[in-house]
Amino acid sequence: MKLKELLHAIPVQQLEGELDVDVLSICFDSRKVAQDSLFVAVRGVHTDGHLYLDTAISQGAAVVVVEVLPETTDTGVTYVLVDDTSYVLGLLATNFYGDPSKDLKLVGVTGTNGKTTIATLLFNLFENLGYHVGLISTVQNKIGGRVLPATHTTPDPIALNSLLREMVDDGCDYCFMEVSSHAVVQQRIAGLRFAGGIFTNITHDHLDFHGTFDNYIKAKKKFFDDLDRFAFALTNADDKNGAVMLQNTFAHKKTYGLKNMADFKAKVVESHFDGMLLHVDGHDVWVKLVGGFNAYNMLAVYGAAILLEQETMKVLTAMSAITGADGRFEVLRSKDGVLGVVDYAHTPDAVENVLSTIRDLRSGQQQIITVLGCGGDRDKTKRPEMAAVAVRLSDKVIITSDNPRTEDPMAIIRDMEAGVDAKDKKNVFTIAERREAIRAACHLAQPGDIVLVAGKGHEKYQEINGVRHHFDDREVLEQTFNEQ
Ligand SMILES: CC(=O)N[C@H]1[C@@H](OP(=O)(O)OP(=O)(O)OC[C@H]2O[C@@H](n3ccc(=O)[nH]c3=O)[C@H](O)[C@@H]2O)O[C@H](CO)[C@@H](O)[C@@H]1O[C@H](C)C(=O)N[C@@H](C)C(=O)N[C@H](CCC(=O)O)C(=O)O
Ligand SMILES: Nc1ncnc2c1ncn2[C@@H]1O[C@H](COP(=O)(O)OP(=O)(O)OP(=O)(O)O)[C@@H](O)[C@H]1O
Ligand SMILES: N[C@H](CCC[C@H](N)C(=O)O)C(=O)O
Ligand SMILES: [Mg+2]
Repeated sequence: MKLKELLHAIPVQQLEGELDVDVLSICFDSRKVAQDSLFVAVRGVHTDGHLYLDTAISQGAAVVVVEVLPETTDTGVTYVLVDDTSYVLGLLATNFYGDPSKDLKLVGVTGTNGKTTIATLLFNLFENLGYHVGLISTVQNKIGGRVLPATHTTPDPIALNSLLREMVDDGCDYCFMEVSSHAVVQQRIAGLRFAGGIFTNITHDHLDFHGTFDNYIKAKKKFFDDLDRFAFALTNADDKNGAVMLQNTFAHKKTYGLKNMADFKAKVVESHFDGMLLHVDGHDVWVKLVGGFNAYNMLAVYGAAILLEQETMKVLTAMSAITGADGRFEVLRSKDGVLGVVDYAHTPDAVENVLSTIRDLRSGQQQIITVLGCGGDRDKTKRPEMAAVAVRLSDKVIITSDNPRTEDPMAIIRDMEAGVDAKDKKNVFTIAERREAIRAACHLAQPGDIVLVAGKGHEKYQEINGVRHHFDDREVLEQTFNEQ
């Protein structure tokens, strides 16, 4: 592609060098630069892409996009000076891939919890309605039936636009994607055209990255601020910050809720371990998901489908048929009647929701035994809170490791233990080895008891010091149940 075409609608401050240049690829990592690449220097958390200009040029970059021009420039290279390279990277990626988001209906889901669930349910619902659909999520990306591995909740702008291009070329009518707060702040979605945005909720997470809760709110809100007047913005009327999200949006505002007044209303009529009966907009509908929080997710899905002009009865029928994402409230049963639940709860709010759901569903005084760890290199302040809520709502808790990443597992465990009151310590055990922790929970359980294994859900690995070792909570639980 010619550089001139690539720079269409890009706010360029200054250009030094040739404009009539062919660009064969774009990248923001000097290690991936090839002959005739365009390299965008981005400032990151650990380092600054501007430090790698020489490497990029020596590897063949024909164009470099920068926020600061170097003191000496190379004559064979074109320098493009811009204000914000992260933002411009998003625009360049949409131009390079032919602006794919304008050729399908793209709906983004943001919020602390529920993004994967809602995006996956919408993907399944629209496939059920007969459309060709794309999905971009934490668990996996999909183009119809084709599964592509996911590395992030929201990919970088190049991966994202390349994926959207493939979806358009494959004939997708819709794409449902997760929009993480990291993605908003890092401008991974700059330049995309959304047909709609959905807000789930906002509670404690990622304060390591955003610094304050206020900044975290602002990051989520920016997604809605940037929607255009043709899009819809669907928010949770029962969330304290639901209205704030839509304060400055140009989009068409709509709400959903179980408690407060809303455009889309629902009520949970009956709850069981294998599903619940919902009353949605005047109709009864049986869904295969469990828990009040999933009633919100289902209602958001219903609202979005109606805003995307689908027929009510067809939507309700499809809602009964679909399942959610892997590793979310997955129920397993042992031969002697112990119930295992694997769930991706990795925030205090999610742990509280899952445990409250289990407490509401148990028929008698069965014990609830929770196995829980917290991720390393992530928000440290959520650790004691997650432990405290697990202890408050369980009969016994086994504190263990999640993905320690580069941290010492015992240091993470100590942060969690700080949230446990002295009076509760007798019901709290520490077993750092996750496999052993799950096995111990199963051995402590009597027939009828419930073992909740929280935090890793669908993940098939445990990340320790940069290495991902095979680990699957469901597999370990199943193996242990089979041995008993
Ligand atoms: C904290 C965070 O979001 N980090 C992301 C960020 O990396 P970074 O800021 O550390 O980048 P950096 O290492 O400082 O490098 C700065 C720049 O220099 C460039 N560079 C660097 C070295 C070199 O030799 N040459 C070079 O050009 C890099 O390519 C980069 O452009 O930019 C990278 C490229 O896009 C991401 O892969 C990386 O995600 C890391 C792996 C990550 O773990 N991110 C998590 C926290 C994340 O994004 N999570 C969210 C939400 C999770 C959820 O709740 O669902 C997600 O959307 O997945
Ligand atoms: N609407 C909701 N409100 C509160 N908690 C929820 C909701 N939906 C799901 N959860 C809980 O949060 C966990 C994660 O759900 P899900 O994967 O859908 O969220 P996510 O927003 O995609 O998370 P991530 O930020 O990791 O991508 C679930 O396993 C469940 O425990
Ligand atoms: N997307 C979330 C997932 C957390 C999952 C948990 N297992 C952990 O590793 O902390 C994050 O990167 O913060
Ligand atoms: Mg997710």
